[in-house]
Amino acid sequence: MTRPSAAELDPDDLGFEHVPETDQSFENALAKARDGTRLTVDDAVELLTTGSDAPGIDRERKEAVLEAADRRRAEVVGDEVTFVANLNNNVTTACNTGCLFCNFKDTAHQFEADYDGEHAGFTKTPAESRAAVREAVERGVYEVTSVSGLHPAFALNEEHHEILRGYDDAASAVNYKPPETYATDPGTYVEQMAAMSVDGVHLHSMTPEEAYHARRGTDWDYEAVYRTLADAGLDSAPGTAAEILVDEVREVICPGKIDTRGWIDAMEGAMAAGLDTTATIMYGHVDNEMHRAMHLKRVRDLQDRTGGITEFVPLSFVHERTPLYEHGVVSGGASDAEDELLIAVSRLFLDNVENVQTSWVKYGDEKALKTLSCGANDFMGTILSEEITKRAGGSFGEFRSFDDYVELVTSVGRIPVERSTDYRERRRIDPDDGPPFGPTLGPKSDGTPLLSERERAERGGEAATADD
Ligand SMILES: C[S@@+](CC[C@H](N)C(=O)[O-])C[C@H]1O[C@@H](n2cnc3c(N)ncnc32)[C@H](O)[C@@H]1O
Ligand SMILES: Nc1c(NC[C@H](O)[C@H](O)[C@H](O)CO)[nH]c(=O)[nH]c1=O
Ligand SMILES: N[C@@H](Cc1ccc(O)cc1)C(=O)O
Ligand code: SF4
Repeated sequence: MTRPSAAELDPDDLGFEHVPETDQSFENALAKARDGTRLTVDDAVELLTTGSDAPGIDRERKEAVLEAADRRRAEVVGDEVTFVANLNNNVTTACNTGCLFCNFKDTAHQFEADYDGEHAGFTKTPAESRAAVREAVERGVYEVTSVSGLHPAFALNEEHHEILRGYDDAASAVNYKPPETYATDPGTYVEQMAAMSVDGVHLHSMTPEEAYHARRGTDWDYEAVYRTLADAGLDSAPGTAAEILVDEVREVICPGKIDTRGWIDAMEGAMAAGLDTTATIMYGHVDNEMHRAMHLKRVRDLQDRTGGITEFVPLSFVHERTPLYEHGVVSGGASDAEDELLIAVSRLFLDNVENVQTSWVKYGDEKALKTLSCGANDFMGTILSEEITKRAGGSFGEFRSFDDYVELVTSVGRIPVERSTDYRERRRIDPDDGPPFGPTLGPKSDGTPLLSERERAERGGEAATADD
């Protein structure tokens, strides 16, 4: 397959078949949204565009959509705003998949033992992962989220290594090079899962794309792969790598990734193996409102079949340091109005997914708070470490403390609630009871000391500048 590079794409003619045109009227779609009738793709397009053909959003119509979504949120989940005490522990940035929206990755040849240049990427051994997780668990973290580059030396287990080693020209045939090629061996996926399973912490890991990597070159099905991972300690899977679930968009922004069918198969496999999942959309690049609406339909259909999606997470494209932006394929990300409408229409369209998450990492606190009155009810997690958005040029930080959460959530008149990953366990926080309101967590847990704000102040702040 020849993949177009960002430099070869013509931003004015991406040749999309799917465009935001409908036979529906905005008023009709809004009426259905208000009375709770299941929305069609065309309805969603009307709501996302506010019915206008020309680029630009009608302010009054937008407010009507946001209001309908806010009302629906109150009916479905009430006034609680949830968040989870979690740690992001990403294992490696080595990746040759080449997604044009991503600056998290570093091409894998730089990680080879005989490479003499410098690079800013990292690979953690299972022991290093375990140490980072242990430190966070000792502080009271409930969940570890781990998403990684598709390191060519990663295999599911030893049996998978044997199969991959058996290929002629394994590097190009199955994106595999043996661990001894690299300065640091990431171990197997099974070893990483086992290493991160410290004292019953909830392990949220293995996106559909990672699951594909964990079975490449074999005839194993996704369910079997996820069962093996679950036996090693995996508890739920993040539905990232969804990007936009329309192949004509994937061919432009992530031609090296699995296609829409592959993503859905992997998610079904995870759920068949008994795991909960989340689902995401990564929007605001070359996609249009028809693509966003089609994506929502595919997620809703998947949830109708499985029921295992605990939350929907809109991820607004962070453009600054990405190939798509640097090569002029896009001129920026989504506008504030688009962000608000995407959250609202997700709430209205996904009548079978209870929780809609807002990302303070992508939106910043101010906009994220606003989205809590446009349909969102979950405010993500403490994460303690962030590389994906930061490397793409985002600047909203990598940590929210319990104190921050309580202050932010109460400032908009809502109730802060610490949750488990599956939302079944909840702890309402009374602002009159603290501080402290929960575990005292602090950045960073990627090997450097994890300190609370208080401890950092006591140490004179010198640890606060430690960088990776
Ligand atoms: C960086 S990947 C890591 C896991 C794995 N390599 C994969 O692709 O599934 C996780 C997700 O981060 C999101 N992401 C990456 N770059 C982004 C950007 N510039 N803006 C917003 N989201 C981004 C994408 O949705 C992607 O699927
Ligand atoms: N939205 C972002 C997330 N969301 C994941 C949550 O933090 C949590 O793991 C999930 O809700 C399961 O409990 N994570 C990021 O790193 N960045 C985001 O923008
Ligand atoms: N890692 C993703 C966010 C994410 C992680 C896990 C999820 O379940 C959902 C979203 C990002 O920062 O872009
Ligand atoms: S999004 Fe994931 S698969 Fe794509 S380049 Fe980035 S790390 Fe690799």
